Amino acid sequence: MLEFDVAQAQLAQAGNAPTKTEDCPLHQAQGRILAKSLTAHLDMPPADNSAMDGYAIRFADYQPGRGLPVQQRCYAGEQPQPLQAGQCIRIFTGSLIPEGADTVVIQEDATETDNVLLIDQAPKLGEHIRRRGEDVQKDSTLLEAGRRIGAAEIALLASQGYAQVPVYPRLKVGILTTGDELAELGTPLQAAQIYNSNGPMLAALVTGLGADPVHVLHAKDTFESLQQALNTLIADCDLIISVGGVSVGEKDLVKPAIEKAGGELDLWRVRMKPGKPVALARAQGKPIVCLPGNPVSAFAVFALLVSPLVRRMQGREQWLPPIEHAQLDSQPPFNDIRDEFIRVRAQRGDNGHTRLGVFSRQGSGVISSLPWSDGLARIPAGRQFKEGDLVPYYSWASWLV
Ligand SMILES: Nc1nc2c(c(=O)[nH]1)N[C@H]1C(S)=C(S)[C@@H](COP(=O)(O)OP(=O)(O)OC[C@H]3O[C@@H](n4cnc5c(N)ncnc54)[C@H](O)[C@@H]3O)O[C@H]1N2
Ligand code: MOO
Repeated sequence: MLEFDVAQAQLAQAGNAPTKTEDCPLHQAQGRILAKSLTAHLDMPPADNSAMDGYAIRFADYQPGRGLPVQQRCYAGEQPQPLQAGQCIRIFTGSLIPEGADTVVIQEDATETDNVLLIDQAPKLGEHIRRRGEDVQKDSTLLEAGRRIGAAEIALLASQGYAQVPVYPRLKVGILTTGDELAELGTPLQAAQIYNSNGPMLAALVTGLGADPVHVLHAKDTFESLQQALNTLIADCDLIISVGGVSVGEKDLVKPAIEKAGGELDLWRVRMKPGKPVALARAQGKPIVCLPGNPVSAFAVFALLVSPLVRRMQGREQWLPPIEHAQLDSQPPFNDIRDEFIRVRAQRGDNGHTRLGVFSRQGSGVISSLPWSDGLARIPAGRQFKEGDLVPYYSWASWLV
């Protein structure tokens, strides 16, 4: 059997980072991967400005009880006059600091009567001023290549005036489900059928990573049906994910169909539960990963083994997300052969550690455990764990994005 971490590393190496880049309008860049490191065009803020609504003064002019005439009222977006000695300028949050002013008095600490300001609270030199370049300095690196763009990155790039950003093309993923027992959604269920849940599930997992599930095909358990679907996927996609039919059953035809399509297939038995049968093939230079058909196995294998490959092929810099350590809320099952990945729900413990509640039914067909869970706890093979022990925790929040 192949060790889990070895399988994960080998799969991540099965595809290459993209070489082509394209420009994308910033407002459509959510989920895309930045293809070049970007630098700041501007100091941010571009000029000293007020962090509060109040009055710009010269600190040296302050004396308790002394009135300062209001020289100008300057709104955000307007150009202030130079501040004259012994006066003040009414300003607002975002207003530029007038030349000669060095301190902002907030309006709650002062009283303005007949255009004269009386300061009620002694100010501190320099307070409530946002300095030019204190956020970002011109020519500094804003974001590194290989970073996934989200709302935070869009905010930073927009503040620098980037209307377009260089990104990698969206990774095209083809999904193939197999099995005669599967009914298409929207059709009535016949005897001995179940609905095809792996197809929509994998499409959603692919979308969640920011890749594009361009085809979600279903093949019957015949060689011809599988081959036809595979040909379409190999022609149109960068990465193909099939699910089901890789075990030892008599109708498990995925392997010969891939071989017929020109692919060489490595069938793995990974030391993990769920998810032992996994296969990796390559046809016309494109990786094909075959996942076990049990829905929870497919979900777990996608998250732990396939998502690093997807991130790498997307051009991301970080393809292995962080693994946390958290405490088990109860004694987990003992497993002496495979590392077991159990569905858990995370809660904050009293001692600063995250505590993991364990779902009561851990079978690899128990789909209801998936929406219940926040991630997977890893129980290494051959060791007995008890309540309170720390174990590696792979949270969906890190591993599905
Ligand atoms: N004799 C043995 N039998 C099995 C072994 C074994 O080692 N020896 N391994 C078991 C394990 S572990 C797994 S996991 C499964 C993997 O089998 P396959 O990848 O060949 O998957 P299938 O047999 O096609 O399906 C398994 C299960 O999942 C359901 N399924 C499949 N596709 C979908 C779908 N798109 N949507 C919903 N449900 C799906 C299918 O109906 C089966 O119930 O093999 C074990 N057997
Ligand atoms: O490997 Mo199977 O995935 O244990 O259910």
